Amino acid sequence: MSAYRDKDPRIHGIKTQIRVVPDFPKPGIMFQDITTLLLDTKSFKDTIDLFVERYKGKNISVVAGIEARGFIFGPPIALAIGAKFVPLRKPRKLPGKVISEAYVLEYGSDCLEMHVGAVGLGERALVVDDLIATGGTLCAAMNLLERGGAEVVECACVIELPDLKGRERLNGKPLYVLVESH
Ligand SMILES: O=P(O)(O)OC[C@H]1O[C@H](OP(=O)(O)OP(=O)(O)O)[C@H](O)[C@@H]1O
Ligand SMILES: Nc1ncnc2[nH]cnc12
Repeated sequence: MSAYRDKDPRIHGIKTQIRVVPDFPKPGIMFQDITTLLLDTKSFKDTIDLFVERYKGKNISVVAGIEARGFIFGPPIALAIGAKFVPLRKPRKLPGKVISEAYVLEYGSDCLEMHVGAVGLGERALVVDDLIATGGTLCAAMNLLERGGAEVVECACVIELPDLKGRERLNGKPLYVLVESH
């Protein structure tokens, strides 16, 4: 485990507030439920603060949040670092012209869409979600941003399931996570 997770006392508190629900939504899945983290004001604030401390002053102009749970963590980070927020949505939710990327999940398959024109050439982007499992969702998100002309600086998640080796699907792009769950 890396140094920042060993040293920062806030990380332990965050981990204890994430509820693990066995066999949801399917048998065999250990579901990492962040709704319990959101109920604890200190842990929720600590989560946002840790990301803001990492990304403030890094010249990031866009935070892209992945539907649905990336919409909880992305906007407060965007506001605090002075970046715009771009929602990456599930199919047929965005009203304007979109670009799409299909991907495979731990328990199914899906597609992400982004409005054409939401990001511009050369923008520096941070991708935010609650969790990385197989990495398919983050990979699709990065593809959308890069197709839009942005440079993805890093991906940030609250939780990583390292056993599913999602990092290996990110083509070497850095991933910052607060807690691991095995
Ligand atoms: O690394 P991966 O294997 O791609 O999985 C990670 C994704 O799975 C979950 O979302 P989900 O697709 O369940 O959608 P939801 O947030 O709308 O419930 C989670 O919030 C991530 O977005
Ligand atoms: N185990 C898990 N818990 C919560 N969200 C997930 N998305 C993919 N796998 C998940």
